[in-house]
Amino acid sequence: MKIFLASQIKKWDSFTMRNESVSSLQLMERAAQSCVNWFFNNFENKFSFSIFCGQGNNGGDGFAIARLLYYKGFDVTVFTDENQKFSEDTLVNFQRCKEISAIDILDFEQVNDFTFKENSVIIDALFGIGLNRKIEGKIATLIKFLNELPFPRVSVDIPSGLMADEMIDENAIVFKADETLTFQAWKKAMLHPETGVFCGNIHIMDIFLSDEFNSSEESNEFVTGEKLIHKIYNIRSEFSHKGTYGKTNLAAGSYGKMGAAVLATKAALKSGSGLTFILAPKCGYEILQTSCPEAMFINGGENHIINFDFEEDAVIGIGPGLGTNFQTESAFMEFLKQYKKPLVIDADALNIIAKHTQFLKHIPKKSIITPHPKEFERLFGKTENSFERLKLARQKAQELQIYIVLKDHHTQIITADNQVYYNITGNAGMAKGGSGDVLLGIVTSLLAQNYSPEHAAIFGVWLHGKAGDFAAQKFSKEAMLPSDLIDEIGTVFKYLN
Ligand SMILES: NC(=O)C1=CN([C@@H]2O[C@H](COP(=O)(O)OP(=O)(O)OC[C@H]3O[C@@H](n4cnc5c(N)ncnc54)[C@H](O)[C@@H]3O)[C@@H](O)[C@H]2O)[C@H](O)CC1
Ligand SMILES: [K+]
Repeated sequence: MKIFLASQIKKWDSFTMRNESVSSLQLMERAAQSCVNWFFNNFENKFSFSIFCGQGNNGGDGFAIARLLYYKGFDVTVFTDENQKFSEDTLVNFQRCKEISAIDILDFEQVNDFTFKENSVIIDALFGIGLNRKIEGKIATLIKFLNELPFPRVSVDIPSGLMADEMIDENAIVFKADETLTFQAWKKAMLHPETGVFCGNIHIMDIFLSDEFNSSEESNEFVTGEKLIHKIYNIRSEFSHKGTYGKTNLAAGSYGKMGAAVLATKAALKSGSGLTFILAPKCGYEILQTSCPEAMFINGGENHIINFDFEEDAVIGIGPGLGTNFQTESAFMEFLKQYKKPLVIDADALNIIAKHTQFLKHIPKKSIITPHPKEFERLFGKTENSFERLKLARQKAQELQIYIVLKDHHTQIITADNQVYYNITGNAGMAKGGSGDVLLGIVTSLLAQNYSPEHAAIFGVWLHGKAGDFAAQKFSKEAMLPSDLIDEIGTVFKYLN
C-alpha cells in the first residue's frame, strides 16, 4: 500500500471527483457513512456520542457522522463554534444537523458544564489532514480537557494536532485517540513512534477513491500489506529437495550468550532453510546439538568465535550473542574485508562495525543490516527523532548500497534504491531480548532460499511480526517468549497457504 502525503491525498480526492463523477459532498457522505458503519459494529445503542467539529472538512465529516448516528438510533451531541468560517461542504452538513432538533448543538465552551453520560464516546472531528500549524488557544484547551475524560476517544481521519507527514513539536497539543478511523490509506505520522502514539488502533476506512490514481501516483514509501506478501511468498514445490532451499550458515553465540545462537538457528530452520549450519564457539556444542538437532555445528573457537570459516556456498547471517571480545572483533573485520556476497548482519556484529566505522564500506553490496535505534545511532550518528533517523537511513542505504531494517514498533525496511516499507505486523510482546535473534535467523534463511535481499527483508520482518501476533493471541503480550514466536512461524505459513 502506497503512503501518500496530505497534498497527494487532496489530489486523490479531486481526481476521484473529476473522473468518477462524484461531488465532494458525496465523498464526505461516504467518509461519514464508513465511520458510522464502524461505530455501529463496535458500539451498542446505549452509547452516547459527543462529537467535536472543526471548521474544515474534518468537521464536516463530524457533522455528517452526527446525523447518520442519530438515524441509527444513537444519542448524539455536537460541540462546535458556530462563528467559525465553515468550509462549503461543512456548512451544508452543519445545517443538516441543525435541522434535526433531537441533536443538541453546543458551543465548545459549554463542554465544561456538560454532564457526560456514563456510556459516552468522544469523537474528534476538529482537524484532519488540513492542519497546517500548531493548535493553540481555545481548541488547545478543549483538547487538553477531552484527553482527561474517562471515555473512549475516537479520531476521524487523524488525531487533531498531528500533521499527516511530519514530526510534531515537543509540546504540541494533540488529541489522544484510542481508535483512529482513517480514510483510504495510512498516513506517515501514524507509523512513527512519537506521533503514532496518539493514534491508538488504526482502522482504514475504504471510501473508494480512484484506483487509477492510486496506481499512477508516485510514492517511494509503502506499508507492507498482505497482497504484497502473497506476491513475494513462493509456495514450496513438491518437486523439490533440500538443495532447492539453500544453505543457511549463522555465526552466533559466545560463553553465556548461547541462547541467542539457539534462537537464531531454530528460527532459520522453522522458516524453511534447506540446510542449516551454525558457526559457534565449542562451549555451545552440546547446547546447540541438543536443542537444534537438524542444524550442523561448525566450531569457531573455545568460548567465543575467533575464526569465521563458513560452509561453502552458504548464505551467511552474523551477530546474535557474538560478544565483542577483541579476538572476535578482529576475526570478524578480517572476514568482512574479504567477503563479497550479500549477508545479514545484526547485534554485536553491528556493534563491532560501529567501533570501527571505516569498515562500513566493507559491508558487501546488497547485504541486509538489522539495527535497532541504538545500534543505528552507534553506526551512523545521533538524530533528533525517528523521522530524521529514517532520512539518514535512506541516505546511508543508498550510499552503501545495502538494505537497512530499522527495527521499531513499525519496523522500516529501507532499500538500496531509496524505497521504504513500513511493517505493520507485530506487537509490544516482542519487545524482549531474543526477538532480534529470531529475526536474523528468519531473514538469513529466506535469503538462502533465493528470495532477493529486498524480499527477504520485507517478508522476513512481516513474518516475524505475524508470528509474534499469533504468539500474543495464545499467551498474551506479557508472557509470550521469542521461542513461542518461533513456534508460531508454522502458523503463519499455514495462514499464507
Ligand atoms: N479522501 C479523504 O481523505 C477525504 C477527506 N475528507 C476529510 O477532509 C479532511 C481535510 O479537510 P480540510 O478542510 O482540508 O482540513 P481540516 O478539516 O483539517 O481543516 C483545516 C482548516 O483548519 C485551518 N487550520 C489548520 N491548522 C489550524 C490550526 N492549527 N488552528 C486553527 N485552524 C487551523 C485551515 O486553515 C483550514 O481552514 C480530511 O482529514 C477528512 O477528514 C472528506 O470528508 C472526504 C474525503
Ligand atoms: K480529527
